[in-house]
Amino acid sequence: MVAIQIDSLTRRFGDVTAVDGLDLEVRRGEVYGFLGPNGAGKSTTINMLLGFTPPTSGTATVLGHDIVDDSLAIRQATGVLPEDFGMYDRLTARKHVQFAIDTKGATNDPDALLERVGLQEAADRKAGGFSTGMKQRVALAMALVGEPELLILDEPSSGLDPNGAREMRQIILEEVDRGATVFFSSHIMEQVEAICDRVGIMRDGQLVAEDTIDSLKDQFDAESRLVLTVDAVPDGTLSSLRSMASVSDAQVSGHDIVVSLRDSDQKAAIINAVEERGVKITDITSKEPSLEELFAALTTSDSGRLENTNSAEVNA
Ligand SMILES: Nc1ncnc2c1ncn2[C@@H]1O[C@H](COP(=O)(O)OP(=O)(O)OP(=O)(O)O)[C@@H](O)[C@H]1O
Repeated sequence: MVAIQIDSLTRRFGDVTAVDGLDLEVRRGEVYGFLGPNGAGKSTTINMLLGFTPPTSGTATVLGHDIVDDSLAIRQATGVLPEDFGMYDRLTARKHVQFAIDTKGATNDPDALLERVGLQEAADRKAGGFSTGMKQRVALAMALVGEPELLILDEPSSGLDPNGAREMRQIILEEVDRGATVFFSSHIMEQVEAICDRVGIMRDGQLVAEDTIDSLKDQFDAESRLVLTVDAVPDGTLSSLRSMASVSDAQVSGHDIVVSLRDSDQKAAIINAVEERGVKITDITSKEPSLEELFAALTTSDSGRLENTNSAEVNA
């Protein structure tokens, strides 16, 4: 069952190709994280899906509706949190939500929705005085109206404080539990890692990677790291580690030897090799690469492989 089906979708703005022959499929019931650096084409894609921006070529359907011929039906069936959400300064938070309820012909209680997004106290205040995060919460309450089958959220956590971001995550998971599909763009990798079933990574209008986070890490030879805290590092230790086939790099950082592994099953052999040099190991930790590193590798390097270990981060 498919919630979003995108085929060869392209959008040009003059000389700029914002979205370039995109093929993508979002299954019903999944949380799909749509990632990419600034200008990669995420918002343009979302705007095309919602009928706000017509495609230059290609096709797409959302919940079975064509994005060009049937965009009204898409917006009716979808909960949308757009990137630039314009609010009416003189209307209260409750009036905004009531407006969304009336537009959709839904029967939600606006106060219950405002309570869900943590804005019950501000229900009667005019939106003109709201902070960015408060506006974002109103927009989310509006997106939740009518228990939509699909939520399309463009940067849902932008402007939210850490508590707000956690609450947003919680709400997304609750929505998925009731059967909704969630398609959202984000720059916050922790958030993505915590809730996404699959991610798609955009770069220059094209999808450069798509899979579960675990599979992406495997596919791109993501290295895991072994951190050995030691009493001292005798001469030659690093070069002997670097000569091992399973090791791609070894560095010293303070009292740590940080070993990047090509083969994460070889940790014991590395520990033995260090101990054989008479080194006393006082602590051992291992660290899998983060989505953040994977993202950086896919969107900044030419090779699409992970770059060197960041020893400062290992020590943190
Ligand atoms: N209305 C427009 N007119 C001209 N160029 C545009 C327009 N909208 C987007 N672009 C260009 O298309 C490219 C993709 O922009 P888009 O906003 O889709 O990226 P994004 O991935 O959403 O970025 P961000 O993470 O910064 O929101 C950029 O080069 C942008 O300047």
